[in-house]
Amino acid sequence: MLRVVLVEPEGEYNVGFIARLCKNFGVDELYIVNPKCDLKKAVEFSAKGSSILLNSKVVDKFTDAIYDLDLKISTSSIADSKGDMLRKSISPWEMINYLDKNKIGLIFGRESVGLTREEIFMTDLLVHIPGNPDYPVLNLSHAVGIILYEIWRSRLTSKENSGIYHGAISSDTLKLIDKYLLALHDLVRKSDSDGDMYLALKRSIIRGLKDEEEGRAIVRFLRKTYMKIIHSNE
Ligand SMILES: C[S@@+](CC[C@H](N)C(=O)[O-])C[C@H]1O[C@@H](n2cnc3c(N)ncnc32)[C@H](O)[C@@H]1O
Repeated sequence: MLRVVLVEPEGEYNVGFIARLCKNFGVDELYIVNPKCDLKKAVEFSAKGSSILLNSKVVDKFTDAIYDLDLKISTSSIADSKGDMLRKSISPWEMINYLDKNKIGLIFGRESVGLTREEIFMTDLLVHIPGNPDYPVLNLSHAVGIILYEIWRSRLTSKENSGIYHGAISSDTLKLIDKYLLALHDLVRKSDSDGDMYLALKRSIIRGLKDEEEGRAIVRFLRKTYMKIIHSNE
């Protein structure tokens, strides 16, 4: 299941074009967080994507659009700034290696200011479409189009031929990994105020997991480590 999440979109034309793209590339769900434009007017720009727009889910809060996802992918034109863990990104063609989860969300930011750091922190991976370093900022709907095309293209070729093969990993396992990483991070938070260690570890695990068996072994390891620390502090 593929969901596109638009966070506080400002332009009717962009929302309409994106609904059309969702139809072009077989997106299952469109979620819109606190829209800043008129969605009825956006229908004018959506062509055959109008049904997707009319069935889109409008929510007030960012968390309402992402809480049930197994993999949350944020996007930004600002990436890989030196010393900024949050902004370490992967390319759209690297992203396709991690799409073996059940519920995947692609999250796009406001035309004016993109996604906040807090919003990116709540996601699992950050994707950046490389462009002219002097001006890599794409129009929102163009960025959506490039990422959806990359996913569509990867689905046309068999998984075995498209790079690393990752066996399916259950959403329960991914959620447990995140739960214990967050719990461990809470124990050391003072020395890691930006959450760099949590982000680096979470993203490395998600990028590297081969299959469910590996995922469960990591859950066991994180849980045992967490329990041991908790009991040793009693
Ligand atoms: C006009 S941009 C906002 C610019 C903002 N400075 C930012 O954080 O990217 C609107 C949205 O389009 C997407 N976008 C634009 N250029 C992108 C790029 N080069 N790579 C990935 N996403 C991009 C992102 O979702 C971004 O939040």
